[in-house]
Amino acid sequence: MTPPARAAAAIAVLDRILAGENAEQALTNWGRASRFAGSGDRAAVRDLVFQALRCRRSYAALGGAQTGRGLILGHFRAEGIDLEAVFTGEGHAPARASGEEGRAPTENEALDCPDWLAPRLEQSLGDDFPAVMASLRQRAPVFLRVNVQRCEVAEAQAMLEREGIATRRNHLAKNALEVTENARKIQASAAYADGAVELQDAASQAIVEALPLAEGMRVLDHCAGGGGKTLAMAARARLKLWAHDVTPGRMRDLPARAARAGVKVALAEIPEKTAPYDLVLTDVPCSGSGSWRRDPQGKWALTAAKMAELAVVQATILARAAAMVGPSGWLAYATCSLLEEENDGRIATFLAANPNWRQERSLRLTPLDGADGFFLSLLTRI
Ligand SMILES: C[S@@+](CC[C@H](N)C(=O)[O-])C[C@H]1O[C@@H](n2cnc3c(N)ncnc32)[C@H](O)[C@@H]1O
Repeated sequence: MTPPARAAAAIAVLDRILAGENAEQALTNWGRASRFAGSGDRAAVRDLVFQALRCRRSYAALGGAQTGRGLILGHFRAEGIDLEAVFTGEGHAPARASGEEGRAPTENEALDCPDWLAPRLEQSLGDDFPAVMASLRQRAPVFLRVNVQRCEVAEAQAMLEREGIATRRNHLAKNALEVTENARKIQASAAYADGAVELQDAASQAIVEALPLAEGMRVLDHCAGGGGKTLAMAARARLKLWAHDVTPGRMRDLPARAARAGVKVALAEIPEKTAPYDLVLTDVPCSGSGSWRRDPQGKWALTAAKMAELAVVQATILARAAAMVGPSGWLAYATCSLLEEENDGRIATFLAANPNWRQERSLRLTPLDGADGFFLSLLTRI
């Protein structure tokens, strides 16, 4: 496909997303209907679509409309790319652009921040607000976690290098690698198939590294989802490990992933049955604001009503999890949120209602630390 044809494809996919379709689904549907598109074309269209979603507000202003065409026009304007070369109106190319489409973005538009969220994010991030918002407009790095129960970090790097995948170590977690070349080859690589590496954000790894885990501990991952943190915990020490999720279907692949990593995880439908635990991790549902680079649709879909619902879910999970922690055990609360109300604020509310608990330590990471935004609070009984 030519660059103009790729731009036209991205415009069509974005129009479907703006009409309500999920981004991954819209890209899959386009891919199925476009057998002529090679892997390079698919990757290029995907990159254009995701970049346009990350910068939806500013690109819509620059491109003059909240449409696929407006976003792609805005993208090329923001990048200083010659519009005449892409918007040619010839063949499969988008129609020619007039100089009248578009204007300079306002302050919140330029930061790609929804107006209603700006004060909450500003209050949470302080002076870092503009820099964090700017970082969320960029593509996220790809990170791997080396499963050190399978091989050393250097060995994993060598295995990946043999398949053309270049990596470098990352300061946030000791087994984290940032992929610097050929990230798209990872899932087909031998290192991945053998369970030597897992795809996992470095901040997510840092959260698990900060957990006070020790050999033989009974541990519950109460919001396990796909099991990213379950497996990272299993790699840290020989644990008796249970995984639970209110939607068990999300843990569908966990047994196979655990087998590939060479660890044991029991799925717990009713985790109270195997309580008490020495540590319960609650990686709760949240705004996802720390990972908006990877899920840019989430930034625009979030509403104040959704935040209020999440607050109830987070408080309910904390209360249920606390009841399953043994007398000298740990309650670990984590979010991938940048918002104070879901982080320190949620813990302050919990502690006010539960004076027999105290926070031992907490960890707060933002994309300025190099990976996703994350929060961890470690609580014990007094
Ligand atoms: C942030 S995700 C977890 C991600 C996962 N820990 C990982 O590292 O891949 C939050 C998970 O909480 C689950 N969840 C939502 N409400 C819950 C509840 N009341 N009890 C347990 N899990 C819940 C969701 O289904 C979702 O899988």
